[in-house]
Amino acid sequence: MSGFTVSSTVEAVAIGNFDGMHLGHQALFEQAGTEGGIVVIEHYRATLTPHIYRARFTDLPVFFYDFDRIRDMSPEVFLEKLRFDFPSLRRIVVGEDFLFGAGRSGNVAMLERLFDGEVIAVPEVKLKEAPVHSRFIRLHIEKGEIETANAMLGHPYEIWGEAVAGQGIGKEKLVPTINLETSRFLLPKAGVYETQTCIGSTCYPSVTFVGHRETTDGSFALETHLIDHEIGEVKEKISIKWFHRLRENRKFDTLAALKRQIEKDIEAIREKR
Ligand SMILES: Cc1cc2nc3c(=O)[nH]c(=O)nc-3n(C[C@H](O)[C@H](O)[C@H](O)COP(=O)(O)O)c2cc1C
Ligand SMILES: Nc1ncnc2c1ncn2[C@@H]1O[C@H](COP(=O)(O)OP(=O)(O)O)[C@@H](O)[C@H]1O
Repeated sequence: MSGFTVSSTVEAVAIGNFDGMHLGHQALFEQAGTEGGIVVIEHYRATLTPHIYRARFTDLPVFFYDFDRIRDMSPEVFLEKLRFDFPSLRRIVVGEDFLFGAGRSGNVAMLERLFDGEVIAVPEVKLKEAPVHSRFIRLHIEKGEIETANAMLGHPYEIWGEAVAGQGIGKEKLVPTINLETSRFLLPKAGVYETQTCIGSTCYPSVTFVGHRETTDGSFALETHLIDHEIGEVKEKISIKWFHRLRENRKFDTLAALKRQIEKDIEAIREKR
């Protein structure tokens, strides 16, 4: 993004890494308004909403600044870049703790000094007493605490992946599953979860297993079974929305015992509907 105006119409930008597009981030987007845009400082380390997946959680246009290209800019030079990229810019929205420029040398006070438009510094958004930040949401997901993660996100945690071939045991001896391959998305703690699986624009209730298949080949798998719904081979990208951790991953003595447990997992989800 250099040499050309990025957007001549955007009047306000919210700036940050925005992994998760959580409640705190949404508070900034609201202040950016309908003529606003989102400037993502892209480190390529986001695992909740990697790269373009951020765009799924906002109606505002999302622009990317590659962190490596801006990391050495002083606060003054960074402001010049914003001015150049967004010539109609009148408002900048950040969180109170926002730091920017080489060595994180700029803060909100400096931003207010350097920018001739309006600066909105949004106070830290909390959920009850807990500050909402990407790193805390990641920790909840890693612990399987999906309800808390979802409450902080303001939407269900969702990952995208490609359907791949499984061992072929599921359909014969257990229940049919779609095996998923994902990269870059953080996976919840191993176990069995109440989920929704979205194929195209339709979402189905589902039960999802993530972890090592201790009972069969021991290999790592992410597989989902659509509840009360039959589907042929899936070729497109699919997504999984996570809601609740039902139980631990376990090693069963027989496939029949695993099947009985999977039927109980499914029943537990059906009862909630
Ligand atoms: C709802 C559900 C729960 C599962 N729970 C376990 C489990 O606790 N332990 C385990 O070893 N495998 C578990 N699995 C994975 C099965 O071992 C796996 O579906 C089976 O190996 C078939 O794999 P395939 O689809 O690649 O053929 C579960 C699968 C599903 C769909
Ligand atoms: N809970 C929050 N409340 C208000 N602003 C926030 C909150 N979390 C992040 N921000 C702001 O959103 C922008 C993006 O922050 P970022 O560092 O990507 O989020 P996080 O702190 O969750 O990792 C920054 O301007 C930051 O100050």
